Amino acid sequence: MSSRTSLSRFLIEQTRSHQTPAELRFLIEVVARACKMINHQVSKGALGGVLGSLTSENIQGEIQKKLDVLSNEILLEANEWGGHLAAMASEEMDEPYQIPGCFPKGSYLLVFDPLDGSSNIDVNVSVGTIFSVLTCPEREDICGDLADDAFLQSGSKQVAAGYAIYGPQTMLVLTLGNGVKGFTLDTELGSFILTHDNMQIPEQTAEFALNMSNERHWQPPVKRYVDEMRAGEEGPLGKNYNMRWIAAMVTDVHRILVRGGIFMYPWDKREPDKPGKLRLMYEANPMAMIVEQAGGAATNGYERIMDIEPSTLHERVAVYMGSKEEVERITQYHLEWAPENPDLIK
Ligand SMILES: O=P(O)(O)OC[C@H]1O[C@](O)(COP(=O)(O)O)[C@@H](O)[C@@H]1O
Ligand SMILES: [Mg+2]
Ligand SMILES: [Mg+2]
Repeated sequence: MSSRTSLSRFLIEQTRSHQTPAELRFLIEVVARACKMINHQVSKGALGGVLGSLTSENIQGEIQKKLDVLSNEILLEANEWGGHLAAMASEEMDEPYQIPGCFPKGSYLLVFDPLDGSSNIDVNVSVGTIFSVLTCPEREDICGDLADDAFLQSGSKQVAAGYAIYGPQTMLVLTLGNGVKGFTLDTELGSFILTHDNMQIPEQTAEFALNMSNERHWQPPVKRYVDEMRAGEEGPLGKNYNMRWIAAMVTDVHRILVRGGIFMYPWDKREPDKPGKLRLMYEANPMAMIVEQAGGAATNGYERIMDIEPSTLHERVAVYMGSKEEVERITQYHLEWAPENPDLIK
C-alpha cells in the first residue's frame, strides 16, 4: 500500500485478499460516509442551530439532544437503500428499524449509538458514534420483518466494530476482526486516511477513567480497587495513578487505546435493577471488540463482555475495559468477593 492509504483503499485491499466480503466493505464505506455527515453537523455547533435538547426521551428515559436524533436519522438514511442490511437498531429507537420492502435483504445487521457522550455537545467537548455489525441469522425469510431477537447475539459474533470520534481531529477507528486501524479525516480531501496502523493498548497502565462522584454507590470490589489506586506508591499497587473522565465513552476509550489505561462504569445502587449504565449491544460490545483486538481486555467484573448472551436490545452492563493487567485485577477482586456475597452479585 502507498504511504497514504485511504479507508476505501484499505477496504478494497481487505476484499481483494478475501478477508472482508464486498458487501461488508460497502457497509463500512456507507457508515463512514454517514460519520462524515454527522461530523459536519456537530462541527457547526451554535451556527447550525443544532445544539440543545428536544422534549422527547429515548427508551432509557434520557432526554434526547437535537444532535442525537439528527445523527440517528443520518445513519438510517445513509444505510437504508444500500442493499447490505436487513435491519438496524439504535440507542435512539425503541424498536429495530426494518429495511422496508420484499426483496433480497442484506446479510448484515447494524447496531449503533449515533452520538455517544451527547451531554458534552453543548460545552464543545468531543463526542462520537459507535457501531457494531452482526450477521443476519434469518436470510431465507426475506419478506417479513425480522424478529427482534435476530439482534440478540453475543459480542463475539460481531464481524466488525468501530467508532468515529469528533474531536480536535475527526477519526474513524475500525476492527474487522484482524487488528485495529485508526483513520484520520483529511478535511481537504474529504477522506479518512490511515494514520494509526496497528493500535495496541499497553498491558500495564497507571491511569484510570471513571466517574468518582458515584463512589458512595459502588460495591466493595470496586471500592477496594479504586482505594488501592488512590493510595499510590505507598499502597498495595506500589505506583501513583492519574485519573481522567471526559464522560463520553468513545473519547475515554480512545485515549486508552492510544496511551493505555482502564475505563470503568460499574454497577451502582442508584438503579439497582439495572446491571450498569452503559448499553451492551451498541456501546460495550463494539468497544470491547476494539479493545480486545488492540490487545486489551473487557469484562463486566465477572465475565468477558463479548461472551454475554443479550436478552434485550437495550440491555445494560457494567464495564471494565482497557489495559489487560488492570482489567484482570478488578475482575479478580469481583470473583474473590462474589462467593461470600452471592445475593449481592449484579
Ligand atoms: O455522566 P456520567 O454518568 O459520568 O456518564 C458518562 C457516560 O454516559 C455516556 O455518555 C452515555 O452515552 P450517551 O451520550 O450515548 O447516552 C457514556 O458515553 C459515558 O461514559
Ligand atoms: Mg453512548
Ligand atoms: Mg448516544
